[in-house]
Amino acid sequence: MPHLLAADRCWPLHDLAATRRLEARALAQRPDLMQDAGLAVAKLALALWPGSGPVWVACGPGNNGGDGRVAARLLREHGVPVVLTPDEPVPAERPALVVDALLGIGLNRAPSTALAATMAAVQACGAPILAVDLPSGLRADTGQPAGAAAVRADHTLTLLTLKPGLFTGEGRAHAGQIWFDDLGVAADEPASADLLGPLELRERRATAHKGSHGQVLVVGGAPGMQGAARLAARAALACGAGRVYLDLLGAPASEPADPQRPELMRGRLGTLREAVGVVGCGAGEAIAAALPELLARLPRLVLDADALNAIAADPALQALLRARAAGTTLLTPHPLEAARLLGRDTAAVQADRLAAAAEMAARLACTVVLKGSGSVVATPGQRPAVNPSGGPALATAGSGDVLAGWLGGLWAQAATTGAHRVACAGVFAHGRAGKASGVLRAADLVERLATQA
Ligand SMILES: NC(=O)C1=CN([C@@H]2O[C@H](COP(=O)(O)OP(=O)(O)OC[C@H]3O[C@@H](n4cnc5c(N)ncnc54)[C@H](O)[C@@H]3O)[C@@H](O)[C@H]2O)[C@@H](O)CC1
Ligand SMILES: Nc1ncnc2c1ncn2[C@@H]1O[C@H](COP(=O)(O)OP(=O)(O)O)[C@@H](O)[C@H]1O
Repeated sequence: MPHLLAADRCWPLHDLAATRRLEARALAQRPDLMQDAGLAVAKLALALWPGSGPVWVACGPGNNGGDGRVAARLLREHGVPVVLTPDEPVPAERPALVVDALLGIGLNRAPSTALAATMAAVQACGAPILAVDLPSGLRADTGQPAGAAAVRADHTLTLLTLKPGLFTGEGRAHAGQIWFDDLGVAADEPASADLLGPLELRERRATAHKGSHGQVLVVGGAPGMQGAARLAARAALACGAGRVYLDLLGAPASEPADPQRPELMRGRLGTLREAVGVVGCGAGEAIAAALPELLARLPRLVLDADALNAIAADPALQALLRARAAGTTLLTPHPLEAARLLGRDTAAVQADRLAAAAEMAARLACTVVLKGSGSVVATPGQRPAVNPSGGPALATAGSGDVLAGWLGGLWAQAATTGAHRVACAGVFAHGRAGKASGVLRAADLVERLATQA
């Protein structure tokens, strides 16, 4: 039975190759699997149908179209008026609902002219769109359109497996609400990635004192950009770190860490050898000179923004990064910073976000959070993760600084936890707190994180 994907747990994601293996095994035992797929589509279409007006079922040449044909037959048997293309002409009037069954996981090139024209008609007809398995034209593994455009659906009913491309890149903007039906087939195939859910790493015992909750040292905030470092420090504090220190680059010692947050202290690496470093937020070029010592001395590091730019520009810093112990370094690049780290352009990073994150993680021997819609967490030797929480309210200056600080605060309290797990927990919580309509100012995001926690 189709169900709306619940956000309160993790889900396994299966890429195209894994889905094809699962499908082949399932088909060997249940040759009529398409009947069940079509039934699932018909049930959801019926639930979404407003009760009058025709349903346009737009079918393609393969099994995705086959699902559509089964659904069309079942809907008709239920008394729902159906227009089925390409057997019948495209409806002249606006339908009540469109079922997009043009292309699913069989997409292997840019849509042909004829299919692209039907996709455009589906998009333009003005009715709500229910996509079968995947919005037509979207690549299952990357969430990128294979051609000039992919269908932007209001609902997607994904069958058998959850595909990574529904959750990252352009996928979230194209899939709409995601429904899932495994068609009763056990997912006896290793997941290719995890879809993140809530994960709590903190514990406040009755006997807790500030010393039991670790220390964070935020290094950044060059003149004119101190807000970035302060946001990171506030986030670490909101997360519950026992003590949070700020090394404001170039600021006189008399300058308060944060006049609005008296809990924050000025501090420097010299005395804080056990702290989790959150390095780079608003740091400017000055961070390049400070990085060798920070990389050599701090046991756990979250590197963001200008620290990443400095590392991208300097092979010696890259070597220092690779020399750190496994599981102790976490990088949080947005796509442009990732492009600099990889020596390519942003479009190339976005074209396959899972692959780009994995490549950065492997090259630099770190955990990488590739930020953006559907942030990807990658670590050498571990299964990648994709984050479904968050949304465009986070697309505002400072929300990444808050993430870096939150990750540092979390890690300070989970000292024996590896970078990958910390990243998974922190990225999900950050996105969950950032779910809002409109824009969420970064300082308000910190407050939301504090109260949600
Ligand atoms: N794997 C699953 O989850 C299941 C598969 N089923 C359905 O079957 C679909 C996969 O079926 P298929 O492998 O037949 O794949 P599709 O139906 O997605 O597409 C394959 C067909 O489209 C053509 N094609 C591919 N790219 C094209 C392009 N860019 N322009 C024009 N034509 C193009 C191919 O030549 C082929 O004829 C799934 O997406 C799902 O809807 C269900 O029936 C059962 C479960
Ligand atoms: N459309 C979106 N959907 C989901 N998350 C988003 C979206 N836009 C931005 N974010 C998140 O907001 C944060 C922005 O970080 P970043 O680009 O580094 O901003 P800044 O450097 O200004 O703080 C990241 O965690 C990113 O994943």
